[in-house]
Amino acid sequence: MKRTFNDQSEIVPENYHILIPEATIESRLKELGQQISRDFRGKKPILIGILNGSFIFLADLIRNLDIDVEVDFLRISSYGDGRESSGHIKILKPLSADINGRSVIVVEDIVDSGLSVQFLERMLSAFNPVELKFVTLLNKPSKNIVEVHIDYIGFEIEDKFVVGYGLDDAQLKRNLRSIYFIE
Ligand SMILES: O=P(O)(O)OC[C@H]1O[C@H](OP(=O)(O)OP(=O)(O)O)[C@H](O)[C@@H]1O
Ligand SMILES: Nc1nc2[nH]cnc2c(=O)[nH]1
Repeated sequence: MKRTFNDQSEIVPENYHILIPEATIESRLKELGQQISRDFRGKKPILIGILNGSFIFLADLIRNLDIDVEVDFLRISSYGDGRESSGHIKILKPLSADINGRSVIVVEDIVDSGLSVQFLERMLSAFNPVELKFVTLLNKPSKNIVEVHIDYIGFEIEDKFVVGYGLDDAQLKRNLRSIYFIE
């Protein structure tokens, strides 16, 4: 275990390396919050957090919005405990809200192959939202194997497996405050 150099100085395994410190995430979220507030003012959008990975990002993002929003969650899984998408996406918890005629913002923690976003786009469009936008904290453009359009991106990152701030290492480490890559 080693102690990293960031504001909170958290203890992480030796093979974890800092990629995005907590303070950088915080200031990017302020910018995203302003942009989304401006684009959705008066529309009362429903933000749909994709579990599990997005729960911390969603919680921090909505506190950077100064507009009325609803929140719902959908749980899908394609990775299990591994580091490559299985390509088989399962719905583990369906949507509760009725999104027919609503402005919808899907909140992802990371876009990797793009298969999850492609699946969500097709699945949610069938419920006839008036608009369907996607926000992701992280995107790995070099790993995208399908073409996806993401409306708001926090950070573009290289092809590295990342953990922390909601993202897991075999279901653990989601509680780290910064984002690390594993080597
Ligand atoms: O672009 P893709 O290759 O589809 O990968 C992105 C998806 O992978 C992760 O979910 P995961 O299945 O690991 O579940 P989790 O959110 O519970 O960790 C992440 O939260 C995205 O939903
Ligand atoms: N934790 C984690 N989950 C992912 N799902 C797709 N890519 C990643 C990644 O880099 N880290």
